[in-house]
Amino acid sequence: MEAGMAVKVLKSQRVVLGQEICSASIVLKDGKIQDIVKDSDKNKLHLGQAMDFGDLVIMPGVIDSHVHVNEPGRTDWEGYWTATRSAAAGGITTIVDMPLNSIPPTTSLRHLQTKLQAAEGQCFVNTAFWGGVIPGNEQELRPMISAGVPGFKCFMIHSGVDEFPHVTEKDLHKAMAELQGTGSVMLFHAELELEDLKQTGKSKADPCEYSTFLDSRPENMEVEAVQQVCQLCLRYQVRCHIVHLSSAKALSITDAARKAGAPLTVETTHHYLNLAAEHIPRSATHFKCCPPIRSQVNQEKLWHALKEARIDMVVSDHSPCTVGMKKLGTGNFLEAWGGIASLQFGLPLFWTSAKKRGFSLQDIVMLLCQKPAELSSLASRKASLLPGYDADIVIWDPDKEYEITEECVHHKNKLTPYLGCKLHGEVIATIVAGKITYIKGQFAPEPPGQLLFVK
Ligand SMILES: NC(=O)N[C@H]1NC(=O)NC1=O
Repeated sequence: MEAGMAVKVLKSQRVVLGQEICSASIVLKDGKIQDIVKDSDKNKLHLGQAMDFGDLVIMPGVIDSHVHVNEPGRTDWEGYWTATRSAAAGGITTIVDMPLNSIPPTTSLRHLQTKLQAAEGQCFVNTAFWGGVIPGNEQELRPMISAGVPGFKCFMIHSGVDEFPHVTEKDLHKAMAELQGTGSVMLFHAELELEDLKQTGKSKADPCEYSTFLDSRPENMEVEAVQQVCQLCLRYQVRCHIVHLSSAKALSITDAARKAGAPLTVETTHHYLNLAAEHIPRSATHFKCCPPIRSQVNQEKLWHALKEARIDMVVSDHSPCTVGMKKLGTGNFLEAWGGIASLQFGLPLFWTSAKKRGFSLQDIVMLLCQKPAELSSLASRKASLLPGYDADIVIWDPDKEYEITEECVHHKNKLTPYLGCKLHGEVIATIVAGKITYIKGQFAPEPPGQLLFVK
């Protein structure tokens, strides 16, 4: 079993097949799943030599639909080579790259082509690309859809980078009208600047305390933005998606909109489910992200909402930067880059916390694979172990405990709030398009990931 090898038959006693977990063999051919043969199948074919993984879990590879790769232009923050290696080491078989933080941002067909050139030949996992909506680029949206982007992200507040300006409600009306009837989806960074906060001006509170940053981005910023998104979604009947929901308070609004017929989905991230404001040390700016990590009480509400399917999926929002930009020297939360690096650790982070709350392996497949695949219009070929589907598979040990150390991090910049954490769930091997892209610390000599375009 070597990295780079094409796999013919895989077997284990714990294969996640829909709602069932059973002993089965998976036959792969030409990058696809050709057949699934359960051990209970009396008419078992002769399968030849299988790679036998004993009782390790075999399931569809994780799909992380919220990843900032930053190449070209800010490749020192993160690039395709390093991002997709860390994804492969984390059991992810497809990422969907966000349209901002790279220069250029993916806001036109020409810029998309630049991104594709940058990614070509560098991806250890499959990579699809979100487009971006910025003021005045409505005419670029349909050409980008024709080129295969699954949808578009916009910011309702400053994005953190000047070349990706945020939109106003007026811009959104134009973009939504353009997307009507296309089947495309609009992704919203849902925070709005509040008038009363603007008037209060700069706080005199200590910028090295996490609470100072948290107070600068209260829950109502999310609540008001989500309200606006829901109204647009209901009016235009264009698929809308709230990225990285942090405030559980906004869920009553999304619930009501969905009930009223809005084609709306909601994601949250591993950091909102695993980190809590009360435990963020003074000056620990590597915990800064937007919207902010909130209280423990809020976190439990997010877990409940996930259980009740009021939140549809969990993703990383991997948004790394150089170590210097995190301003660890001064520890000033207000000046540090907002964004958390965690791409590699989504699966074990989620499992470690989710299993304590009664989630199952089948729930993982739903929340980390199938729902993000649906969002990205990839579900007809990915995220299920079914004949005809792409052979994108993870083999992992949910019981193995290990500690995150700098040596095991494959992100370009190793700073992550999870250093030193003990997690359950070790990825043993990741298969992309039928080839082993990662196995036990080794990567394929040639990156097997494909650039993905949706029809
Ligand atoms: N520009 C950028 O990556 N922003 C991301 N960072 C973060 O913390 N939230 C985001 O949306």
